[in-house]
Amino acid sequence: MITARGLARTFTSRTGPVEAVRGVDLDVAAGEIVGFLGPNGAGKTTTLRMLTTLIAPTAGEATVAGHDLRKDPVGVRRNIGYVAQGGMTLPQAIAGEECVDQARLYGLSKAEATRRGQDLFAQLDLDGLWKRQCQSLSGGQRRRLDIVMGLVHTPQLIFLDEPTTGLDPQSRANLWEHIRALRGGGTTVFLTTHYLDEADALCDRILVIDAGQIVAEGAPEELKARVSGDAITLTLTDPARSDDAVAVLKSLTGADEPALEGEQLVVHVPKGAAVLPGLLRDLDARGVELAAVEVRRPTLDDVFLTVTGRSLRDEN
Ligand SMILES: Nc1ncnc2c1ncn2[C@@H]1O[C@H](COP(=O)(O)OP(=O)(O)OP(=O)(O)O)[C@@H](O)[C@H]1O
Repeated sequence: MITARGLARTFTSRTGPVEAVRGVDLDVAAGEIVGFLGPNGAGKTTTLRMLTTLIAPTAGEATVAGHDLRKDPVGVRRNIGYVAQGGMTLPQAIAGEECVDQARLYGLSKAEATRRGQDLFAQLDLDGLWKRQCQSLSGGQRRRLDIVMGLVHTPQLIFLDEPTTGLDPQSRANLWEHIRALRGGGTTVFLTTHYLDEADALCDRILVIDAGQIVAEGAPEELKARVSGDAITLTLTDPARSDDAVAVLKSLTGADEPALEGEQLVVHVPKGAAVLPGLLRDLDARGVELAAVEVRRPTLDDVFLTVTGRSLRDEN
């Protein structure tokens, strides 16, 4: 559905050239939900704007939805949907009318546009809101209306730029269900996100972009498997006993060097849950008392930290 090679974009600014995207290769298969994850300014939106023909690449080639980005931008536009970060509905406009107008831009008759719009309203849980002013809709409803607008012409591929930014957790989870349902209906989804949990929960595959280049790629589980093991965190009742605790942690099979992080000791082992019972027994035998213990599976944030040396959360 998408193939891109060496896609790059340099902007000229008063302070000199800005290399926003520096040679990105992408392959997205039909029916996938692919997430583009990266900190602020990493180049996500610029890549999306190139793939949707809104700006021209300075270098590179791409085929999107079967059409060449440079030679046939109109072909690309007819076959994709794009939901921008800020949405595209006017506050005073009537929801249903916005939808019909959008569909008519793609050549649907008024009757077809209304039928398609009403089907999509039903699909995205917007029943009863056809005649409402856009500004009176909740954040989640408005975002779903944006997605309806991106789908009116039945594209094979839809681009969603930060679809859940600004939504409360419940509306985010609800939107995830709708995005999954799009894939169920055969639409390929390419989305950008800052949220690790979103990429993890939603995407079949994730591309991590940093400073204009893809730094990691794979299924969420594959990416997490690249990070060395589970983290065990111990909080001691008496911090003076940390030397004893470190000695026990070092004896765990496959453990890395235990680190003191604030009041807590952290060690990484291949299988945290499996070593925990023995660890607790050994600490007890040495008389080391624990206030708390936690075993944590690696997250995509750990992946980001491993590949870039920085935390995605710090960036945000
Ligand atoms: N029109 C422009 N002129 C100059 N620089 C630009 C322009 N558009 C984007 N940039 C710069 O290019 C870099 C990448 O921006 P981009 O918007 O693609 O990042 P992003 O990953 O989408 O960030 P965010 O998550 O904040 O939306 C940034 O340094 C940005 O300031």
